[in-house]
Amino acid sequence: METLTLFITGALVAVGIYWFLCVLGPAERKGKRAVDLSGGSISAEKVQDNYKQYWSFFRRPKEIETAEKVPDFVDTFYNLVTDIYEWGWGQSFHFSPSIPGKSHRDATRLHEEMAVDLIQVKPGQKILDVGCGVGGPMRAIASHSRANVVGITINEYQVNRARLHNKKAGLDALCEVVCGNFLQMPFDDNTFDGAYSIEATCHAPKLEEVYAEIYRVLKPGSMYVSYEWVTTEKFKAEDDEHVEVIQGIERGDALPGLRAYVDIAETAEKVGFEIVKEKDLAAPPAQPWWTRLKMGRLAYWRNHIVVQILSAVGVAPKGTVDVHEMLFKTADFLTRGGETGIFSPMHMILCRKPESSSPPPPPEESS
Ligand SMILES: C=C(CC[C@@H](C)[C@H]1CC[C@H]2C3=CC[C@H]4[C@H](C)[C@@H](O)CC[C@]4(C)[C@H]3CC[C@]12C)C(C)C
Ligand SMILES: C[S@@+](CC[C@H](N)C(=O)[O-])C[C@H]1O[C@@H](n2cnc3c(N)ncnc32)[C@H](O)[C@@H]1O
Repeated sequence: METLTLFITGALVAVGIYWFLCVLGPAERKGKRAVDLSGGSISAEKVQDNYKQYWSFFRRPKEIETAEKVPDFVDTFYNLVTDIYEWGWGQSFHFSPSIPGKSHRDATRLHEEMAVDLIQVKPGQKILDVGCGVGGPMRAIASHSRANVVGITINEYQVNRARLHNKKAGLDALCEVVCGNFLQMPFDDNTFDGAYSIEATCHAPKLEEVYAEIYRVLKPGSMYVSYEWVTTEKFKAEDDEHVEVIQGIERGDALPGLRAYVDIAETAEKVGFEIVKEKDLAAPPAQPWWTRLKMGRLAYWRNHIVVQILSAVGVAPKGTVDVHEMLFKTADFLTRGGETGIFSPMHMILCRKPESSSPPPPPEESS
């Protein structure tokens, strides 16, 4: 009898541990499991060191002197966070306004479909996803528009994840993924019938450089839409709390300094675009985009325990705990940014490359 009790208890504990580690948590059904958390392309024993280097590089984001090193550190950042993002958020690495009565998944998809509707592309045309992550938006956009989507990301681990997801979704004929720097893209001039970027160009040290590259690869007459991370008109540089929140967002999200909302259209015009529309999609009557972050707090604690256990038993790389802690704190800064209204992750700008376009002026030394 005692042996039977012991056996049943053991079996229940094993099932409980399996459920805690493998079933609970993935943001998407059949999503990333906790036991598969890795450091992306970084080998397990180097994750902690890479995290320390990253954290020290982004100590004072606005004052980064070696801007040319930013893409490498952004690449490191995505090696460190990609699995955690997929596990705890899903395959779309961005925010969207909440929609009453709709799931996060549906709200995310609608926000993505709006981008491709805005650039008015036709089935079969070729469009560019600038900073495509693991391709959540790309797949939604390809299914919705039947356009051919080419995504570019600096992170090779994301390229492999995106290609795998595209194949699994049966969308690999419509979706292609390229590893490269969006500041120097491996595409000819006038290649694409449209382009979009979702919460990605904020990683560029100079917005002018990435906008000029997008302008170059677009065909004349075609459109580009971007959802930009910005500080809003409510941000006051002399308010210490505002500065603390914005610096927290920058450091925990690999941003070489957030831009003010007024800089976006000005930069797009400077590289030659005509501005068709500009709107902060986070502004009322839109519902808060940060409620999903707030609601997740209990899950973050549970995730933190899972990460600590997996790291202690050697399943997850050692530095995963530090990375998870950084994200935990970043979620709080983002929520405060949303609640105070000083920050928006979805300042939308819709632009057109003129039909008869003279080449844009060469980028200036500073921007
Ligand atoms: C556009 C960018 C990324 C935006 C968001 C997708 C991510 C920003 C902060 C991330 C997260 C914070 C807390 C994590 C939590 C502690 C963990 O348990 C599960 C994952 C998180 C929820 C994670 C998910 C992605 C974010 C919301 C930037 C980088 C330009
Ligand atoms: C927050 S993620 C958003 C991904 C995707 N747009 C989405 O919404 O799921 C930012 C993306 O920009 C990419 N990125 C950042 N800097 C880049 C650069 N210099 N060149 C190419 N991609 C870059 C990252 O690798 C990542 O894929």
